[in-house]
Amino acid sequence: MALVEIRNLTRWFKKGDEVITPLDDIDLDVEKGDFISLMGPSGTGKSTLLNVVSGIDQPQSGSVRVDGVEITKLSRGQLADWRAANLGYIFQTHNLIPVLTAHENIELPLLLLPLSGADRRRRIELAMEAVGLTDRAHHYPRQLSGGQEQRVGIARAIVAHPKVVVADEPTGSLDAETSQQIQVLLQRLNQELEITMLMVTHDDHIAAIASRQLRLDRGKIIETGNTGKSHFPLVAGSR
Ligand SMILES: Nc1ncnc2c1ncn2[C@@H]1O[C@H](COP(=O)(O)OP(=O)(O)OP(=O)(O)O)[C@@H](O)[C@H]1O
Repeated sequence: MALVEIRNLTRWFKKGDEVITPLDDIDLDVEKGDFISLMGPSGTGKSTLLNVVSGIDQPQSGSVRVDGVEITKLSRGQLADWRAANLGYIFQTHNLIPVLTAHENIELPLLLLPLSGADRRRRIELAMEAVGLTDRAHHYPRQLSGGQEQRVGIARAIVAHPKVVVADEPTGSLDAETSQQIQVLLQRLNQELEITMLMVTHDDHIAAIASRQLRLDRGKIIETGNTGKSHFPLVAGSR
């Protein structure tokens, strides 16, 4: 059984008199440890797919099963609990809370889980180490560079040890060099920590680091590449 099993998924929206169907009877299996990139023209439904997989949005029909749990059947409250324990979300503009330090921002998802203070601290330290930011724990977002802020956003997404991490254009607002560093980080998290990732991007270069490349167009998913493992060369000293 795949970690994520999407079957006959359909999501449509009404726009005035018109009905648009960004996801039209889609099937997709995501295996544990996959790093998937999802590309496609603007407005085709990539974010919609991430939102449905995250349980933020509900499809009209079809099913999304994550590690055996049929999330489309969960109530709002059950979904909130499920999301806190199982799903990490990396945003394009990291969405950090300005009045909280890096450490406190990363802690947020853990406050929804039954963990002791000591367990929380341990997990935050591990996540900060994984993204290479241990020396910035007590800095506020305004004291961090764009790349460091995104690292905090990534640490927050992985801190609860989720089964799946979804990323919506994680390098979309970064310059080329910082974007490259974040690409290396995402690939390392996938390869070394076996974090399963589903990432939307408009950038061919970042799409190429994924182990599977998908394209969404006119409601359908097409697999355009599958190397079996992510293959971006890890650059020494780039962590
Ligand atoms: N809540 C909503 N209500 C109505 N229409 C919506 C809603 N959410 C998305 N849509 C429409 O569904 C289509 C797909 O949107 P979505 O944001 O998923 O596309 P996308 O591929 O992520 O686009 P982009 O690459 O520009 O971010 C668009 O036409 C959008 O306007």
